[in-house]
Amino acid sequence: MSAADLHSADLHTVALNPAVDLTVGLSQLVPGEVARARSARHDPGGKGVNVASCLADWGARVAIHGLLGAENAARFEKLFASKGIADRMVRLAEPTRTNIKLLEEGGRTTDVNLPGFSASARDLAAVADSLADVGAGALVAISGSQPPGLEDDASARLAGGLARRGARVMLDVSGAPLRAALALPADAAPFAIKPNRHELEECLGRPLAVRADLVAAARGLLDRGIALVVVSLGTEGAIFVGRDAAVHAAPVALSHGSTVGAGDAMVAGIVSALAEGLTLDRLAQRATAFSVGKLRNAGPHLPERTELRSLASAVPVRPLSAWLAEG
Ligand SMILES: O=P(O)(O)OC[C@H]1O[C@](O)(CO)[C@@H](O)[C@@H]1O
Repeated sequence: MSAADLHSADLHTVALNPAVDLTVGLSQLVPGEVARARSARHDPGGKGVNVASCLADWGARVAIHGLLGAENAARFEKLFASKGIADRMVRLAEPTRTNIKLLEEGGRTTDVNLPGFSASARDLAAVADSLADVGAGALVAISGSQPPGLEDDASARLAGGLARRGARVMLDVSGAPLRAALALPADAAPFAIKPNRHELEECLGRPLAVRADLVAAARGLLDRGIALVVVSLGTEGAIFVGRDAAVHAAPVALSHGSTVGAGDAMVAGIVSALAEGLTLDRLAQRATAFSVGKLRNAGPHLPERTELRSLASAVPVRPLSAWLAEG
């Protein structure tokens, strides 16, 4: 594979609040009781870092932007150097947060995500500067929470600026930052979003209990200028709703690894598929394969391309109308 397969698209990710992921292996987590860890590992993480790492594993040339604590940057810098990721992150004096992942035998994971370093409007402006030369033809994934100190619309502002310069933005944020992004005018709207069911319900302020509700909500978002709405449904797969086509992808056999980062791998799959101009069917297969492939590896890493390709070809995809009719 060469980066040329990606139609020489310019790929970028943005991580405003990266994290060192401390994964603690336990036989069972019982709240309120002392737990004895069986293992512990530290990985550079955070959504934008994971997306960049998965894209690089696929063979894409990618640059990462955002904020990073200078004090414990070494783990991240090592990852970027080993995968050829261009490091355009702005350094802050405070360390990057450590998020705790309690992984029980059988794969159930409990996440304890910390707030992160505090950041200022000036720091956000520095990130915007690092993106100033990114415009038409570029694909930019902006993912994850925002650190304390930034306004709720920080990610939306970055996304809006990029969209107005002609970049396609894949936005994977939740809560107030997602609401701010959905309030952007159509010419500044993200190209794609990927909430899960809960994030979409929270953002729209209503339950989406049945399939028809989910599909209606996703279609409603297209009216706001978004071209592709992906709603991930965990073990039920995901729906991919575009302006001209809509499909459901079912998950292939799951393994027992930690689910941490599976959504980020899916975002990387979507971005790589957009860069390569895949059809919606193939995009849905690619996204699902990346997400399932990630479960097989600890840390922000994907399996080999041949394995990903064979996983993708096994992903059942059908028109959304068929999935709806069955529900
Ligand atoms: O930015 P958030 O929402 O706090 O999530 C960060 C966590 O999510 C992950 O990126 C997995 O999606 C972890 O690597 C990280 O600890």
